[in-house]
Amino acid sequence: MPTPRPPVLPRHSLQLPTAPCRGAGRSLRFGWRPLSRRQGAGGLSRQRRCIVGLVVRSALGWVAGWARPRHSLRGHLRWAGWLGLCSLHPRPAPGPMAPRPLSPLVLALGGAAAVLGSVLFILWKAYFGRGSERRWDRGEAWWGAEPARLPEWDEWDPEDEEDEEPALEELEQREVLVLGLDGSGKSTFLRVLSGKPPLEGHIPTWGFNSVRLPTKDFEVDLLEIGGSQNLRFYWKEFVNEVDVLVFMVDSADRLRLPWARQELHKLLDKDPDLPVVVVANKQDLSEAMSMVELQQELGLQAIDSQREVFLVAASIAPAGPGFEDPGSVQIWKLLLELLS
Ligand SMILES: Nc1nc2c(ncn2[C@@H]2O[C@H](COP(=O)(O)OP(=O)(O)OP(=O)(O)O)[C@@H](O)[C@H]2O)c(=O)[nH]1
Ligand SMILES: [Mg+2]
Repeated sequence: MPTPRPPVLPRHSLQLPTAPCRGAGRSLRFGWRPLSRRQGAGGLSRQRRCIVGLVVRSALGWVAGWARPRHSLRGHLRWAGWLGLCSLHPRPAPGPMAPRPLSPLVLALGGAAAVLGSVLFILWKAYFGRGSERRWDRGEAWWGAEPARLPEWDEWDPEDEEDEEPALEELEQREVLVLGLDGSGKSTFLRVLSGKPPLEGHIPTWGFNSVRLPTKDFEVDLLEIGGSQNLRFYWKEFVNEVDVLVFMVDSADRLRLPWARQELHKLLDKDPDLPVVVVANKQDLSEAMSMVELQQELGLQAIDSQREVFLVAASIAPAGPGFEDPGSVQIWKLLLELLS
């Protein structure tokens, strides 16, 4: 009679461990009755008891992480890992049975339990940690949040506190808006007023440019907004916020004078009371228009007589010599008069 051959297991099927693992002999209690009794006479299989033991111990390890005064994610993982591994540690089987290697499923489940616990911990922290007082020691930072740093003893100098200067009396502010087509000389005007030499060539202002000049009684803020077409849209937004408008014109730019006139009148319509100083710049150039011509071309005579309007000839940055007073001093004096 032929001896019966043991059944051939498929390659990926799991083989139940024959060696009891730690805790397998005891019944696990959940609540009020032992699992072994719930499962009938046979109770849980050994492998399942291993897995349940692993999960339960990992969870207990996780909870044990809270016992530390400064519990952190790493501490939780360490405790969960250690206690979980205790479940996996193979025990020598009593009698002739040899210890068997751990099933990959058990290892995979153990890892999954640790990862799941970590994810839950992270979510918990993200949800409850926001806005509320942290439960852990404030000295331990959470994911790169810088802990508050107190000065070292040797960094502290009591004289530092006495050296603080008393706040200067605040001067009143006056606002001057400097507008005009691109290339008319606005930035050059601001540079000359602040004592800097004019730049070589035209460097367009892509946005704003400002200087603050102190006087005896107040401080004057001069704000230039670039004159390129896309920035002219913003000019009107500032007209009502200032004390004086300086409108710079390139006296030699005949072709674009109608554009300058149009923009100037749009601004005048926006604020009927604003004092205006029109600067006819670049008078040093041979093709520069005369003051009479500019007054007509810019339509200045048609402006409401109630408003203060000034037309001043200037050569803020003359190309050649022969301009001792390029006009910037005269404009500044006029501004101070209007602002006083
Ligand atoms: N000949 C001459 N050139 C001047 C005078 N004033 C300014 N310029 C030149 O005009 C050019 C343009 O000057 P900017 O001050 O940059 O012009 P802007 O009005 O600020 O121009 P945006 O910032 O583009 O609106 C520069 O090359 C200046 O050197 C002047 O009185 N005479
Ligand atoms: Mg400019």
